[in-house]
Amino acid sequence: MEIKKSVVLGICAVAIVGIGYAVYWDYLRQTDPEFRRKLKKNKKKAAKARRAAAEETKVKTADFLRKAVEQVGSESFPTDVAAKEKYFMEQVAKGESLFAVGESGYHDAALCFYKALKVYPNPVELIMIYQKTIPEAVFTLVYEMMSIEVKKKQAEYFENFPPKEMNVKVQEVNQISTSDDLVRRALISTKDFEPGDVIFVEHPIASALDPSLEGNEFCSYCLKELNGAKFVDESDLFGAIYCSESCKDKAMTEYETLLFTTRDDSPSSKEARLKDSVKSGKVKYPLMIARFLAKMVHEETQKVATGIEEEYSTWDHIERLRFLSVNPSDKESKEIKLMRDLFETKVPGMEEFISEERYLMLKGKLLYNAYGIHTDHNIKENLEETVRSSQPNVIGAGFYRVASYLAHSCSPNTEVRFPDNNNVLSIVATKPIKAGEELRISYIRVGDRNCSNRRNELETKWRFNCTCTKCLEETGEVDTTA
Ligand SMILES: C[S@@+](CC[C@H](N)C(=O)[O-])C[C@H]1O[C@@H](n2cnc3c(N)ncnc32)[C@H](O)[C@@H]1O
Repeated sequence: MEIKKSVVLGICAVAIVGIGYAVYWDYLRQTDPEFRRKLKKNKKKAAKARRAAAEETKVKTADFLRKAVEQVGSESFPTDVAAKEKYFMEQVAKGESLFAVGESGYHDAALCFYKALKVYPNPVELIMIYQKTIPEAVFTLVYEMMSIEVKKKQAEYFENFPPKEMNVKVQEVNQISTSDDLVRRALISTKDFEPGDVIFVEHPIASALDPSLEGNEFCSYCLKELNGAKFVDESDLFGAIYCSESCKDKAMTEYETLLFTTRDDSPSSKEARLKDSVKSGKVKYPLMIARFLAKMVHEETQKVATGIEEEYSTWDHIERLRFLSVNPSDKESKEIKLMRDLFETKVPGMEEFISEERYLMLKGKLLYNAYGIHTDHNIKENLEETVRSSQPNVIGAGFYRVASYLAHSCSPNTEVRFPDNNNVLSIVATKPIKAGEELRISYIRVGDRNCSNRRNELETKWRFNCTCTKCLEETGEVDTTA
C-alpha cells in the first residue's frame, strides 16, 4: 500500500513539475522576446539541418545510382542459358536478403535486382514482377538506375550511330534565314571521296512497291524486277510475289505472317480491308506503316527469344527524324482505325500503342523522309507522286535510317542510286569530297530551272526555304552557316 501510494504521489509530482514547466515555457514564449527569438532560431536551425540531411541523402543516392549504372555498364554478363539462370538466381537471392536487413541494405539490394535484369530474357516482365514483390523504396532505386541507363544511351546516340563503317556522322549546324528551326542536323563525310565512290550502302527499315505494281512484275520485299521468277506463300492473303525464296522468307518472318496470314479470308476481314485501302487508295504509306509496326513487334519478339538486343531499337532510330505534322482528318481517322483493328487481335496492347498522335507522327516522318526507289525498268504508267526523288521510273518508296539526314542542294555533291535495281540504297559521290564536308543530294529535279522555281517546289513539298550555295549565289544572299 505504502509503495503504491508513493508511486502515485511520485507520478503526480512528476506530472505537476511537467505541467509547471509547460506553463512556464508557454509564459516565456508569450512574454520574453529574447526567448522567442532563440526559440525561432533553434527551430530554423533544426529545419535547416533536416533539409541538409535530406539533401545529403539525395546527393549520395544520386551518386550511388550513377556509379552503379557505370559499374554495371562495364561488367560482362554470362551468355549461355544455364550460367544466366544461375547468375539471375544468385542476384535475386542476394537482393532479397539485403532488403530484409532494412533501409541500410536497400542500395545494395537494388543493385542486385538491377544486375538480375541484365540477364533476364524479358526485362519488362521482370520489372512488373519487381513492382509487386520488392519494397517500394528498392523498386524506385532499380527504376531510377534503368532511367539513367536509358538517358545515357539516348544522349550518346550520335556518338554510336551511324556506325563508323558508313563513313558519315550526324552533326548539328546552324541554319540560316529560314522560317525553320535554327539548328539542323547534317550528314558529314568522315573520309575523302572521289566522284563515283560509294560512300555508304543502306537497307530500308520499311519499303513498299507502288500498289499498281504489287503482284505482277516486281518483288514485294526487295522491289527487284521478277524476270520470270515467282515465289509465293499460299497462306498469304495479300497475294505478294517474291523474286527469291530468301525474299519470301524474310518478308514472312519480318511482317507478312503477322499482317496477312489468317484463317479469315472474307472480304470484310481486317487484312482484306487494309489490302483494299492500299490498292483502291493507290497509296503505299499505310502498307509501309503496317510493315514498320510489324517489324517493331518482330524485333521485340526476337529480343525475348534470343536474349540479344540491338543497341538501339527501330523506334530509337526514327524518334529523332524531322517531320511535318499531319493534321487529323476523316481519312487519317479511318487509317488509324484500320491499323488498330488489324493489330488488336494479333498483338495485345498494340492498339493502345497506335494512338492518334503516334500514328500521325509516324506517317509524317515516313512521308517526309522516305525516298522514291527508281529502277532501270521503264515505268510507263503515271504513278503516285512520290517522296524524295530526282529520278524518273520510281517504282516504290523506302524509309532509311541514315540517308534520312541528307539535306538538299541544287548543286549536290552526292546522288542516291539503287545499283541492284532493288530497295538497297547507295549514296555515291558526284564531286570530290573532303572529310568534314557536308553531303547533300537533290530532293528535286534541278535541270535549268531558276532559284525561285526550285525554291517554290521545295517550299510546297518540304516547307523549307532552300539555302544551298547555288540558291544563295543566284539571289546574292550571304551564307552565314557555321
Ligand atoms: C529530311 S530532313 C533532313 C535532315 C534534317 N536536316 C534534320 O535536321 O534532321 C529535311 C530538313 O532539312 C533542312 N534542309 C534540308 N536541305 C535544306 C536546304 N537546302 N536549305 C534549308 N534547309 C534544308 C530543312 O529543315 C528540312 O526541313
